Amino acid sequence: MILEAAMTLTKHFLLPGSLILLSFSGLAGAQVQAVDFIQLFEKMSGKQPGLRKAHARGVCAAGVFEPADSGPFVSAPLLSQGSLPVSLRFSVGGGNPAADERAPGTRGMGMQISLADGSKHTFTGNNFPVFAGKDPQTFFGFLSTLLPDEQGQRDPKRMADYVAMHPSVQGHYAWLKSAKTPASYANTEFFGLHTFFFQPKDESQIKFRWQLIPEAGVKTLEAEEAKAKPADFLAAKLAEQIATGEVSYSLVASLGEPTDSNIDPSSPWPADRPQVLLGKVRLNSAGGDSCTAINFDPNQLSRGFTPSDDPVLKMRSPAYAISFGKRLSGQ
Ligand code: HEM
Repeated sequence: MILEAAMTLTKHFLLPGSLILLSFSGLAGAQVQAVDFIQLFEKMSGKQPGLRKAHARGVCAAGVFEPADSGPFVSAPLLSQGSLPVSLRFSVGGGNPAADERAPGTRGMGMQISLADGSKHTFTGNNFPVFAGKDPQTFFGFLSTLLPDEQGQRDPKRMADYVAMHPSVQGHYAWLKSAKTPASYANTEFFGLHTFFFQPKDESQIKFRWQLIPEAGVKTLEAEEAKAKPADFLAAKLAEQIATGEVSYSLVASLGEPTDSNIDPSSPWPADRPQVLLGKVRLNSAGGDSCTAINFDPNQLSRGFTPSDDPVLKMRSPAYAISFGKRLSGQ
């Protein structure tokens, strides 16, 4: 099946007479494209007309961003216009709209802050601190190991073998093996993973990676506790926490050194990098469909901010655009 997927995908790139060596990544020698990811997601989870091709299960939320009033980012329009409205979507990784929320694994958060001039700043992160691969190719190969074989069987050894051969997936794989079920979106930490830049007025550029840290602390469930929950407990839990108490997060930037990678989201920065508070995010509602027509493209940034040349970050815009177009047109 993987070979078949690889053959299908290489058809896009194979010129007559050229030699392309297939490897376990399925695409060695050819650059993986955004459309290949969409096809892979649809292969993994089936076509899900009208839904996100990744992170299909999720819940909308809304709130307010209260910027911090000091620090090196303070001249940014994002931080100098007072409280701003925020639209969010929390999600479970993967393209299955009925994903079991009792299972450990990826949880996501898309957050779009609307500035007074109509511009938007989008933060879209996951609950793991290190990405599965240094570039789109490596990530694609990793995901491909999850496809069933010709007999419809999934073989966990395939993933383990791939990981052994691809060091840049090893940090993520270690996280995956030890991850527990998140107790609530209000108790989950989200990591931006990519490097971004901010240019303050008359000063040198700041290089940073962001994190959204829950004020109520990170909480996970033991397997027995998770088993006792309904398969779709996360939306109700979030709404309950918003109704009965405050749900808020700190949006924090870690400041990078020149030696910290600009382009590799699988390469974590040292834990002791200084952290600066950008602001607090307070939620005031959850549920409904206010986030359905939002594309949480992480490259949509407000004035003063720029994305890095991280090839994974670059791949996200076209992939999200294809998924967005498809789902809004009922495909
Ligand atoms: C090559 C790498 C990646 C590809 C191809 C990819 C692809 C996608 C696609 C197609 C969607 C659905 C978009 C939509 O329909 O609006 C999506 C959603 C999402 N992705 Fe990624 N992604 C990648 C990397 C990442 C990374 C590094 C993160 C975390 C830092 C991430 C976090 C999310 C989240 C949280 C959502 C859900 C957003 C929402 O609720 O609308 N993705 N991704």
